[in-house]
Amino acid sequence: MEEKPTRRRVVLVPVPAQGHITPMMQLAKILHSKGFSITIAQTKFNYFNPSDDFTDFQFVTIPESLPESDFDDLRPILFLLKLNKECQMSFKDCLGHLLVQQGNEISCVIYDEFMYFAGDAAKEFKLPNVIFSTTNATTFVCRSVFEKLYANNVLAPLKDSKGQQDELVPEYHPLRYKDFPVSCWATLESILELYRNTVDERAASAVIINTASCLESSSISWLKQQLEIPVYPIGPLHMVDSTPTSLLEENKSCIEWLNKQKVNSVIYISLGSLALMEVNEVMETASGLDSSNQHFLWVIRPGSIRDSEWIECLPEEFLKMVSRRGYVVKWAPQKEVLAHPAVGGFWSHCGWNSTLESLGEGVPMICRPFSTDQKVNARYLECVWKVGIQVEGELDRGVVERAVKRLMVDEEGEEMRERAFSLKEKLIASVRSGGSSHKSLEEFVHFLRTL
Ligand SMILES: O=c1ccn([C@@H]2O[C@H](COP(=O)(O)OP(=O)(O)O[C@H]3O[C@H](CO)[C@@H](O)[C@H](O)[C@H]3O)[C@@H](O)[C@H]2O)c(=O)[nH]1
Repeated sequence: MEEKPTRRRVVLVPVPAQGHITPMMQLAKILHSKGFSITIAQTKFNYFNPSDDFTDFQFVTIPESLPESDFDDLRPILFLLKLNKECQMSFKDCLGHLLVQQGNEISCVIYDEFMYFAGDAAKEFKLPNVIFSTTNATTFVCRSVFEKLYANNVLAPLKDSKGQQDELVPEYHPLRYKDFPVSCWATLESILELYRNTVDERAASAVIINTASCLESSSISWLKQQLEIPVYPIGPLHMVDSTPTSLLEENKSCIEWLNKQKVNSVIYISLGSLALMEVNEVMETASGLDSSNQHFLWVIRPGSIRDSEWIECLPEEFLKMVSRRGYVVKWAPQKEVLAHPAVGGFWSHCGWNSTLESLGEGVPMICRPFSTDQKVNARYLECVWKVGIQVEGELDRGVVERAVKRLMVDEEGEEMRERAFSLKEKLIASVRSGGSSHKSLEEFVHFLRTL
């Protein structure tokens, strides 16, 4: 089909959370570099204030009247259900105005899989719409089969507090029931409602996923066969575009601290932008790190310890333990940290961006997932890619110390570092000219130009 002239406009709608905004802005920058004009439509929640890197972009605000506190109070699943209902009408108005303003220049709406109200609005205006998945393909598969498994009572063990949780889900090897992407913050029924809406891909024009076929080829093949629309695995996007997209200020002093440490001697600890810890878990982690005798760089995000602004709720002993071999910051330049030669391991909640950023630098991980896709990622890190150690059950100092030593001191950790290095090479190859993600991205851009 003939390609239309470039500089057509694409409207992108991210979920208002760091882990979703980052890959969406990376995608936007890449599409801009390929000749598209960009409009970003966002709500007031976690508003992305554009730096000079985004001067060519148009930013519009989707009107809604949810209380500011909803984001923290409802937690992700219920918040997203509510946000989608709230924006259903207002985004239609917003898109209608954009169409009048931009004439027929808008070629398509690309929306985060969890902002499905944007897909509905695009359909109403007969605009092509593309789902962007910021999680991995295997989680996408789980969401796609969730309703069927739920209806057939296959997911019943998920309601079980212990019982069959450790058993493998039939046909979803290596996932166990407890690895399925559910959340302790919402009922199975609410999760089902969200997933039903996110995977209504029959009406979408295409799906793009921030993943690479060297990581999960069978899940990608399954999606390509089942969805009956084009599926483009185009990641890891952070290896294609490196424009800063942080909502919080990065404390760069930790790089100077890392500069003074030996190669592969530091474990980096960060739980992303949403996970919460209890005070006792923080104390057990600090104590385990201290007795492991390893150096560590620890991101404690403001508000990430329950009922506390930052670390003021912790006993004095905490500072004593971290001051010996550790360095604590509120927010780090994570990609720079992971690329630093001193960093030999990453203790992570296994958000998909953190997972990709760690694999992209060849850094093996200690996996402590909290919810949804993080559990799938952790399982893959440990059992499929074999570059991670999953820490399960209650967190106590002994468990922390053992996991840190296994990764940072033992031969097992060294072997993981070697495997992680070879995955890094494969990921670099996949985004280079001729690589699978590079080809997928070229195909997707061609697809956009023909719309
Ligand atoms: O000190 C820090 C800590 C984190 N980050 C960045 O913040 C992002 C965090 O993203 P991610 O690791 O994916 O975690 P979450 O913020 O928890 O991301 C949400 O979104 C992801 C993508 O959909 C999902 O995989 C997660 O489960 C979900 O919680 C990454 O790019 C990090 O580089 C920093 O820049 N500095």
